[in-house]
Amino acid sequence: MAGGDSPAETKKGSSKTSKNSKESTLKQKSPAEFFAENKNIAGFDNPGKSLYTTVRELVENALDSSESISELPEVEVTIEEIGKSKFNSMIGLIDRERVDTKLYDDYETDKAREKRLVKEARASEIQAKNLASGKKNKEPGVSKVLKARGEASYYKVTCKDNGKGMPHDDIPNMFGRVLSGTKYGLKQTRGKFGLGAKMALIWSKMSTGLPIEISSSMKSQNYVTFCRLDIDIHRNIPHIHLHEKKANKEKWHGAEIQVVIEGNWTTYRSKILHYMRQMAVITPYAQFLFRFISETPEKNVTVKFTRRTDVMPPIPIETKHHPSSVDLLLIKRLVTDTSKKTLLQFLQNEFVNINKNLAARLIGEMGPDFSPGMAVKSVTSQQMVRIHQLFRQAKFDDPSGDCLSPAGEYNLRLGIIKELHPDMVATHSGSAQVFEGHPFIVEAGVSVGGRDGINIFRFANRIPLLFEQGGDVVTRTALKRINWNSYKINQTQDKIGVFVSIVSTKIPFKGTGKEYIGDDISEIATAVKSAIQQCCIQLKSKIVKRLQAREQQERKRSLSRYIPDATGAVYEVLKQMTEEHTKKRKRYKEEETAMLEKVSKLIITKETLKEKLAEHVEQVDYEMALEYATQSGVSEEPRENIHLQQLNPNHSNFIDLHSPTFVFRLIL
Ligand SMILES: Nc1ncnc2c1ncn2[C@@H]1O[C@H](COP(=O)(O)OP(=O)(O)OP(=O)(O)O)[C@@H](O)[C@H]1O
Repeated sequence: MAGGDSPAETKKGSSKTSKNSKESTLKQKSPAEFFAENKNIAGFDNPGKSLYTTVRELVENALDSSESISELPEVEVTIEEIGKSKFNSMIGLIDRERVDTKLYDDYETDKAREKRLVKEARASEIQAKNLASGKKNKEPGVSKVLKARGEASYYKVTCKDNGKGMPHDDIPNMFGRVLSGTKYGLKQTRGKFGLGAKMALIWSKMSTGLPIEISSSMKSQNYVTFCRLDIDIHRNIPHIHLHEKKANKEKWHGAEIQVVIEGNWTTYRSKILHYMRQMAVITPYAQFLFRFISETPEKNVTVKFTRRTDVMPPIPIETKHHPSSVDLLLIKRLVTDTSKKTLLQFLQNEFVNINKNLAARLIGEMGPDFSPGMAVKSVTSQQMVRIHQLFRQAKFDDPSGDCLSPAGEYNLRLGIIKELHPDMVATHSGSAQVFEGHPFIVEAGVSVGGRDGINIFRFANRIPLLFEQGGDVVTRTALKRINWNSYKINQTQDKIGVFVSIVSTKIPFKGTGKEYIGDDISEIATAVKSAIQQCCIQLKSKIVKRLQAREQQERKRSLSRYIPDATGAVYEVLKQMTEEHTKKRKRYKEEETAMLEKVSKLIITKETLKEKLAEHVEQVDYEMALEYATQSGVSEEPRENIHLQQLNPNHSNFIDLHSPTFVFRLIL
């Protein structure tokens, strides 16, 4: 409560207490205000990071939306740099030249300017010399005039998708009310908090003062909604500038969101591009077009991540709560919201893994105050505590992972090959596990060869995680808990790629920024370790086979290397023996004599010996290779991954047969 007439102030009269009471005046904050003041917890730490987070929030919404209607996603992201003059004209501010130049932070005294110019001249002289003598220059000759403090860079971020679109009337609340969304249910989605898009708007309001613009149309709607709005931070309600319907001549469905924010492309360029690439890796069935439009056209960037497969993972299914995961508040809410009449029906229908029989047994166990037929709405708060206590102690089957939508080994393998071009790759999809009543699935891929060092790629509900690598369960497991040596992989010398994708109805992110999963949940840590190990086991057998093949090649090579020396030595001995034989100094056995005569008649020469020895090495090698091939089964032919576009995309009647390495579509 604000104002001077709070009870605390009126009761106590002394100036000291009145000061204290003023300090402790009760105030309320709206969620929008809270997140505006603590924007770092949602990933809006600074302009650069805010640009990155804005892009990812919009892209993730776009993918959630397309997938929700089983549409192969097509997402276009454009970041357009807006210079100060353009920005000023956008907001109707007239450009103004500096008058009192000394007032500015980047003001340079004449002396400082002179010093800088001398330094720059010297640097370019050195560069010219280096160039003439063929030496490499350290840095291109950019003069280091720093951007003045407070000089902002502005960007217009646009994200267009071919998704579900949004109902006309819901759009203002979806974008103008913090903590409102359609993804609060128990379902695997990229979005969860009902915050991301609003944070982009709050940031735009804080940095440019400009509203957000939304165009949207739902399937078979004959109009496109256009909405321009900002947010009333103090009341946490949308402030609508324009909300209208336009003709939908092109029968478009999807959404296009546009926001103008302060950002920093230079520092976050690589993070944004990495994010897009990794998103393309884990979502190979989507098509992404990313564009950066600079004020200087040479700096423009266009990257198209083409679709690699038409096969989408199954849509995640909304599920019910597992009895072991509910708290007292949730039980109260479920009791209030349920349409079921009796306690028995309530238990049986509002939770997973409680059938009629178990519901009856549970009610029996609750005590004489409870009965199967009692009205669920009559359950008292005290009785809810009893239900909660029993839920925590009773044994229930684990929730199944059927409601989840893992990326699939096929996609993971595709992603790894695309990203790292490794020599070998192994993938593993774990079975569903449970953490606090929520099912989760860990999938992993490990590759050897390709890009340098150990590269770790993390995904949660199919979102790439790029920050806070150090504390993440995947990084820590890969670096500390896998004994790579035991799988014949050298952690320091080999090029290792580790991909781990975790999906769940609830990803236990640290913070709201969706940046990493802590290392403190033993169920997840164990599942991650086991998935990586399973890949390593597969790799080990491949590596061992490859080592054997290499050893064999090595043996052939070293045997061949000694052929000239060996034949030289043998021939020398034979020559001496022949001399002794002709001079009759020594007697030889019959077969030896026959051979020595061949030497003297030049039937056996150094050359023929060499040929025979080479033939022998070849023969031994061939026999060993044959033996190896029979032992190891079919020989490994070099393979190439290709994506075959379907001939007629209009076939709606088909069955997809999945294998970890390919998908076969049977058109009916
Ligand atoms: N491109 C889009 N297409 C369809 N609906 C969208 C789109 N973008 C946002 N929405 C709707 O607006 C709601 C709010 O989006 P917002 O990004 O604020 O939160 P969220 O995605 O639910 O959760 P999170 O904060 O975890 O990202 C979404 O739940 C969704 O219903």
